[in-house]
Amino acid sequence: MSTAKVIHVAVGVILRGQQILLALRNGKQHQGGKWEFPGGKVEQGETVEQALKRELQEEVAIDVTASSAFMQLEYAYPEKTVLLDIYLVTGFDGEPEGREGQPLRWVGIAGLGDIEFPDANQPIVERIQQHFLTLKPA
Ligand SMILES: Nc1nc2c([nH]c(=O)n2[C@H]2C[C@H](O)[C@@H](COP(=O)(O)OP(=O)(O)OP(=O)(O)O)O2)c(=O)[nH]1
Ligand SMILES: [Mg+2]
Repeated sequence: MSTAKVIHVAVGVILRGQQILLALRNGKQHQGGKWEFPGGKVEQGETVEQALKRELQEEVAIDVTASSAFMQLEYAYPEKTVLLDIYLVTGFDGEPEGREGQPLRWVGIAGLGDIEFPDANQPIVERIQQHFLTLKPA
């Protein structure tokens, strides 16, 4: 059994209207070739929100102005265990661009189920769809 420590990751579910921003992880990265919610590792001395702001500036060139904690999820990949700290990003300044050359796309909430995400992400997709697509009968 591994005793390696859990990698804490700040993850942004970036909303614009009914769409969510995804970025393609490059083939050389862990879980490469899959679409992700932009984000990255929380560094020592940083709060998760600070990490989120820094990572989204570094990766997709936006300045987060409004965010809220959404869910946390620990997932053990064979090679490492991650703690995904997921935030809804409901306000930002700037037009997103892939700062690291990565393709970006906006996907409607209903379409998230058709996207190939890292293995850890299934519960995130379900929770987003539950949160935003719950039918409200008259
Ligand atoms: N950003 C992000 N990471 C995810 C998602 N799902 C998932 O399993 N991960 C995993 C993949 C990685 O092992 C880890 C995030 O690491 P990362 O590669 O984004 O870290 P980073 O931006 O700090 O990059 P680096 O400096 O280490 O290259 O979390 C997701 O939706 N978004
Ligand atoms: Mg990253």
